[in-house]
Amino acid sequence: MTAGRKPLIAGNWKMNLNHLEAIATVQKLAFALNDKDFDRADVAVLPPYTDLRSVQTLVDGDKLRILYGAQDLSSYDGGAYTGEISGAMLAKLGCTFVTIGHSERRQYHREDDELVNGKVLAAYRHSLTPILCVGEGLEVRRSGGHVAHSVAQLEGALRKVTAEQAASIVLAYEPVWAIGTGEVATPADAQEVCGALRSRLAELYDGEVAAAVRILYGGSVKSDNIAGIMAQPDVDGALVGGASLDAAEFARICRFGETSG
Ligand SMILES: O=C(CO)COP(=O)(O)O
Repeated sequence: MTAGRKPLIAGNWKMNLNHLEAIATVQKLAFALNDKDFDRADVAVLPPYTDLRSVQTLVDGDKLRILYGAQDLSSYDGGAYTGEISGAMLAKLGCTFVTIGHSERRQYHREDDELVNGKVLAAYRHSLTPILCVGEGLEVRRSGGHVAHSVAQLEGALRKVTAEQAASIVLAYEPVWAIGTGEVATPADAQEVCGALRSRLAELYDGEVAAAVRILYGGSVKSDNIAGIMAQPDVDGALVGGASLDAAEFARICRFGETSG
């Protein structure tokens, strides 16, 4: 965490919680957090597509300070693409964010850097803020190639992205071996890669862009390990999977593990 960048804690629900459960979870989260918490950190949920309209209605109706977004989008803007969801549709639902290039999409849906790049450009066409995920698997980590791997994914995703666009992106470093495994990277592991991503942004664009971008860590984040992660200078928040499904636990994470807001 570094002064000047507002931390962001985002809950990636993955394929969990239907639209009724979504309403209950967001209501509980809103009840657990106060204005001080929202002044200190941005809080976002990333529900399945089918929940978004319900979340929008609740957030608008109750004027909640919770932000929300989708877990993916199409690289196309509309037309005969069965099963796809466009950036325009997400923008119409009031989404702030869209997750792009999550390792589960790369792994189970064979998304490569070119498609991820197309999705990043699609997000910007519709004024959505990408949460671009990068991170290495266990083999790459064991061979010491984690920094090069993550930086290469960053470069692949940012082709044709302007400096003005890049300044608003959110990056998430998620080492695949730490996702859903209970195996959390050490704060130093998180800082090493997040620092390298920021340095590369400075080379690709300039120091101003690099200083503006929020970089999150993701992988088995819980209320009892968030504080050490947030203490790192180049880590500006967390992308939380499993622990974001429990509103009380997620609220504790949004407070960086501290007991009062
Ligand atoms: O993939 C993640 C968030 O996008 C991390 O998931 P877990 O927090 O369940 O390890």
